[in-house]
Amino acid sequence: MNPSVLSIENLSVDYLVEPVVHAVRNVSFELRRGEVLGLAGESGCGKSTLAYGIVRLLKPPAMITSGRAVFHSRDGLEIDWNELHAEELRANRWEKISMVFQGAMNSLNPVISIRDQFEDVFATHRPKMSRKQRRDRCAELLERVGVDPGRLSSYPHELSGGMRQRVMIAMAMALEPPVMIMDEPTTALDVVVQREILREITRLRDELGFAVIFITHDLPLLLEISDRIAVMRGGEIVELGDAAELYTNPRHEYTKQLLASFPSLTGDRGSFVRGAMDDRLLALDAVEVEAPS
Ligand SMILES: Nc1ncnc2c1ncn2[C@@H]1O[C@H](COP(=O)(O)OP(=O)(O)OP(=O)(O)O)[C@@H](O)[C@H]1O
Repeated sequence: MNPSVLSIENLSVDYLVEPVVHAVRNVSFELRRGEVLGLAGESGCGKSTLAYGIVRLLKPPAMITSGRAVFHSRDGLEIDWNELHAEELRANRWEKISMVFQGAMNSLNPVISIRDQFEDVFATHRPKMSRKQRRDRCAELLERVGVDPGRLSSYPHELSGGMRQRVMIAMAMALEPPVMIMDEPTTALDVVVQREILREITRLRDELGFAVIFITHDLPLLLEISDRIAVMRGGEIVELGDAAELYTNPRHEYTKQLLASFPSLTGDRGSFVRGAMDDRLLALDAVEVEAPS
């Protein structure tokens, strides 16, 4: 079992509205180095609030009322994310934990070319890189996610939704952080692009060994790509376990209900468990037909 790269300890988040919404309630789990941890649960159960809470990107009226997220570096250093000042947070984001959220258009600056947005990240975090090194790295990153490096001079609005989302994923990988948090990163994309991106994420995970928290309401998809799955309901994690185990032997009543709510999962049990890459992608092809939008 790989050591933990991120510990979430008793994290609670409230929305201070009337009446108060307890969106995340006392959530604890360990993210292991190099694993894909899927976070499943129906709309409104608190997945996004948890993701934003972990990286401290919540805005009022949201407030963290308890708990913390601790990052463990390879050399044994512990970084308590909640203790970081704004400047330290900026320095550690992208470098240690990067994020890809739904709707990349909101995350990219519309008036800056793609190249300059990448260069900003490198200028801030890798100031010793030469201009040529930065340029080469930008091109390499775009190629990795299947975007023509010729697109570097484009502005976000000149790219299709799928390309923008790929650019965001490339940017999230730019500094090769040990942890990536992806909240519905492919939901807005058509299924062909979605599959290509998932293939890429899985390949890079295998190649670079980063850990991913992958959030979606699409349970069949999560079963394909995750090592372990956490099932969330009403702000709590009600079950967390090995993806194959959770599929074949769900323990919590809600997990059973969730599995039963996906017609594509009720057929031949066992066909969706995580297996060889090709098997997974073949199964994903099958999921495309039936997965709810
Ligand atoms: N700004 C806000 N003010 C008040 N309540 C909010 C706010 N944002 C979210 N909530 C509430 O917090 C709870 C968790 O919402 P959250 O968006 O985290 O769920 P989710 O599982 O990510 O849902 P989805 O899959 O639809 O994105 C929900 O009850 C939601 O209504």
